Amino acid sequence: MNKVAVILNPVSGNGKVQRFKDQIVVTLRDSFQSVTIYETQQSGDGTSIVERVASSVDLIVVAGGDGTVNEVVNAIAPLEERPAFAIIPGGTSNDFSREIGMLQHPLKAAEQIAHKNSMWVDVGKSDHYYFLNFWGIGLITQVSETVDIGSKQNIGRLAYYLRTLQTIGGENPFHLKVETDTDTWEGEAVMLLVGNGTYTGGIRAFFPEGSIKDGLLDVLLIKETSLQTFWEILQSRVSNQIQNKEGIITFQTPKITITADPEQTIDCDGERQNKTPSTVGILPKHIKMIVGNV
Ligand SMILES: Nc1ncnc2c1ncn2[C@@H]1O[C@H](COP(=O)(O)OP(=O)(O)OP(=O)(O)O)[C@@H](O)[C@H]1O
Repeated sequence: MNKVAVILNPVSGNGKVQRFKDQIVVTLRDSFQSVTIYETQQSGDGTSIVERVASSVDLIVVAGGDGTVNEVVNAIAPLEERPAFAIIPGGTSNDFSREIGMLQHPLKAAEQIAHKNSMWVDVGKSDHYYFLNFWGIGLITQVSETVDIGSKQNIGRLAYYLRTLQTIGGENPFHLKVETDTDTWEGEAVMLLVGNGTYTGGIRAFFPEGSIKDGLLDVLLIKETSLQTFWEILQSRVSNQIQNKEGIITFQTPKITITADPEQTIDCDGERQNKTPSTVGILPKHIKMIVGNV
């Protein structure tokens, strides 16, 4: 692994990684023969940079937040020949970087990347869209729609959950049908989350036992929401015991087909891309990632 392209979003996390740009390059050059840095100017640049450089580099590093990671993964995942991928966390939640054990200080993460420890990880796929952390409909989309920029920057990942708690009571139940190769469930629901990684919005709340290398999706279906139920889910990261809670169904599957009435907006890793119906699957060990302490 010798040639590296760093895709840096200068505005992620209020310019968090931008401040360390020169030191990141110095750190990586100690370990890799060639390191080129590409700064994004606007949404979509991450995709076009990958299209330009993917065939000529061994490793693509995103220095930025979850939005930039998501864009770049969507450009790398469909390729036949995929370069390895790494993350220097620079946003608010930095979900997948936590999943793969990256330290949250940009320079410390660059030092971890210089060690070149790698692991093949699963990637989720919803129709033609790829995700690393989660796919969700219902309450989760109301949450990310209502997290305003101010509170996101001030209190970061906690904003996600505080807003969730505030949203409870205003949820809109919908008719949901989920089908796997072996089972079908149909009924009224307020949220369906399908996880690959275990982090959502910066904390390990919903899928404490998930794995990014088991070739399976973790499904969490909430039939009804009450403050109590939701609090228990957030607590589940301590107890690991959500399976038997009333109003909640959890299971693992490699593939799930989802239909909702009325149709629901889909949130993939914090980005709203499509509406239901949707088929969600897992691509086992699809991307080679440079990891930290896993
Ligand atoms: N130079 C730029 N100026 C303005 N916006 C940019 C620029 N480069 C990229 N963008 C856009 O900035 C958006 C936010 O990026 P990103 O998610 O990395 O940071 P963040 O919002 O601070 O992090 P998080 O998603 O973890 O909260 C992305 O949608 C991206 O397309």
